[in-house]
Amino acid sequence: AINTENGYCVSKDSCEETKNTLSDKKWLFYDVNPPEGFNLRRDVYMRFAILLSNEQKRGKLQEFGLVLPPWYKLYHWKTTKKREPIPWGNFFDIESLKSFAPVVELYEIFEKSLKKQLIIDTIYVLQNYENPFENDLFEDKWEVQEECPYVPQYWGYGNITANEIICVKFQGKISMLPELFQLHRNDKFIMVAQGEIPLHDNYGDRTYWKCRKSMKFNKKLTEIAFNYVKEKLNCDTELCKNYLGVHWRRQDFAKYRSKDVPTTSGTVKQIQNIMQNKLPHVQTVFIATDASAKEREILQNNLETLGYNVHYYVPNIAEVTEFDDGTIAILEQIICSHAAFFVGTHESTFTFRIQEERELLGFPSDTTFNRLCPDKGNCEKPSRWTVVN
Ligand SMILES: C[C@@H]1O[C@H](OP(=O)(O)OP(=O)(O)OC[C@H]2O[C@@H](n3cnc4c(=O)[nH]c(N)nc43)[C@H](O)[C@@H]2O)[C@@H](O)[C@H](O)[C@@H]1O
Repeated sequence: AINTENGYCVSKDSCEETKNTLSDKKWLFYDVNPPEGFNLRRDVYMRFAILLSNEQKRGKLQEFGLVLPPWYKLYHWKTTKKREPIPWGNFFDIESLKSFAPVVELYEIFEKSLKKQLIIDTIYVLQNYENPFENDLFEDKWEVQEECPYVPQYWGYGNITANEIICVKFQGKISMLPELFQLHRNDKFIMVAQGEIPLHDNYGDRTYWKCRKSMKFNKKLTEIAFNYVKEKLNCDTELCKNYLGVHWRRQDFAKYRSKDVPTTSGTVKQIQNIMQNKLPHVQTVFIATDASAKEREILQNNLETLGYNVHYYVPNIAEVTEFDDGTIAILEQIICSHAAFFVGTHESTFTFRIQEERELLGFPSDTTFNRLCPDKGNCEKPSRWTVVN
């Protein structure tokens, strides 16, 4: 059984291994529209993981594994020096992900097959319908398109190609995707591009939370964040009582969503208000933010003048070279997750993921579903997506 010709294995042992791990397997790849950020991508992962887990429970798509799309040139990660594809293991606990769905890192596919080239059988490129409410009705539907001007990026890998690319207008639940796969039943390597288009079947149900719970950050990041909480914020438990956590989203939100987010002086007033009313015995504020250095300084000076201790996560010299933008953002999220009270930014997925984490930790929902309001105008309360066990 030694077969080097097809490149799958070079020794008896690895042939055996291949038989077990690869030859009977089929792989589902997916990709997301390039401008989407890290935290929306985490939600897209959940849709695919839940799809596969649900189908397999029903005896369908049994041979399939889900390939984790590497993090490559994310739009918001401007100072990330390493422009190579980053595997999921750098951020997440892979064993924990595997406890929910049969996932594999892309590099493992190459290791397992011992192939230098990977040919995807079919890429289904999803596209939105121009009018989602045709005939005044939002219907679940899909339709193959004749033209398909799509150029795949393959997460920066130069050695992946595809046999066929099919564009499909798609609208509705992700559980409809396997209908597309019936177009080529014998494919072993299938990819879905623009994977953010299909929606959750049941957002916020028990399965959603089970999957969300399995999306743990890796031990290293959890430890670094926890040491910070202990040393800088003086808290030694998961549910801290002694600091406020703020997610102050700026950049594109400050520019294009001024109706939804406060100015810097508005932010100062609201933080003061929360401290006085919700945490009267607390002096410490931790702020997660993508604000410029100038904005951070102004906010900090103003809050310090009012007598508060203000903390941002400032990486030390060793960390500056080692950590990419994604790592620092995750550390800030973990720190906000443990705060006595949390206030976030309207409709930011970065904020949503912190809220979910706090639900899983068991904080009362009142301390979690809070937002910074615009200086003037409407300030609707955030939706409460509470944990379902
Ligand atoms: C309007 C949309 O907003 C969506 O952003 P939104 O949901 O906030 O959240 P994300 O999808 O994560 O994208 C925002 C990215 O900006 C950085 N960022 C945001 N807030 C912080 C913070 O507090 N600390 C640090 N260190 N980094 C932060 C981080 O890299 C994060 O992944 C975008 O995904 C879409 O592309 C689009 O721009």
